[in-house]
Amino acid sequence: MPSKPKLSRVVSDGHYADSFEPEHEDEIYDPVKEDLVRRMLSEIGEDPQREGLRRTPLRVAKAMDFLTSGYQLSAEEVIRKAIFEEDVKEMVVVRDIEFYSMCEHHMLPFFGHAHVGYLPNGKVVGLSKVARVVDVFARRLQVQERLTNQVADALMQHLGAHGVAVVMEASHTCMMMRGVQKQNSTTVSSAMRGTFEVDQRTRAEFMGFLHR
Ligand SMILES: Nc1nc2c(ncn2[C@@H]2O[C@H](COP(=O)(O)OP(=O)(O)OP(=O)(O)O)[C@@H](O)[C@H]2O)c(=O)[nH]1
Repeated sequence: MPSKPKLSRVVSDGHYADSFEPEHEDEIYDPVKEDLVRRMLSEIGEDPQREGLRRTPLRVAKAMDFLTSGYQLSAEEVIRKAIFEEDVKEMVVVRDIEFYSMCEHHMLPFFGHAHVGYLPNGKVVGLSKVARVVDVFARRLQVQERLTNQVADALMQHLGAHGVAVVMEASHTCMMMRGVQKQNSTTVSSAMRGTFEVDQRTRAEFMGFLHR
């Protein structure tokens, strides 16, 4: 039985690539996860052996590994790879970073946009790394508020900024597809650190960048 590729094969340099492709129809990716999915399919009254579902356990196992790949990644590693000394004193804002995460209560997706600002302290970070840090924490089982805090804390700690601000706006499918079934409500969460926390004008300037 072919063994599952080690995560080190697909996680490198703090980045995750969904690179595993089975070489033939019957290849097994992760026997434990695939068996769990097969049992779930049976429990909901499906036939895991029917044509359309035969490879579903493998696909779900791969999808779950990707959607939770943030556990294998380190925000510190992502940030440290691309810090540049720059004499920049003004606020840097990366806005509208789309993200997908999964709520830890129902394991259903929530998704939306993150807006991240920081006040540099002699160093700037590669812009793509800000978006990667969002993914490091989004690709885990989460609650939106913790996700927002984790992004802010990681940037504050590893970038050594004067301050960091994170605002996230998301739709929760656990509130849309089931339960209370509200299709149009969105949740906004924020985390303010350093200057953004203590200086109302800095916070207002950041919020101003979010309104177009
Ligand atoms: N604060 C917060 N709550 C969340 C998040 N994602 C899901 N939830 C909520 O977690 C709560 C779990 O409540 P429970 O009563 O234990 O679960 P439930 O019976 O499935 O609740 P309903 O969704 O109201 O049907 C629900 O109110 C969800 O809306 C999140 O990111 N942040």
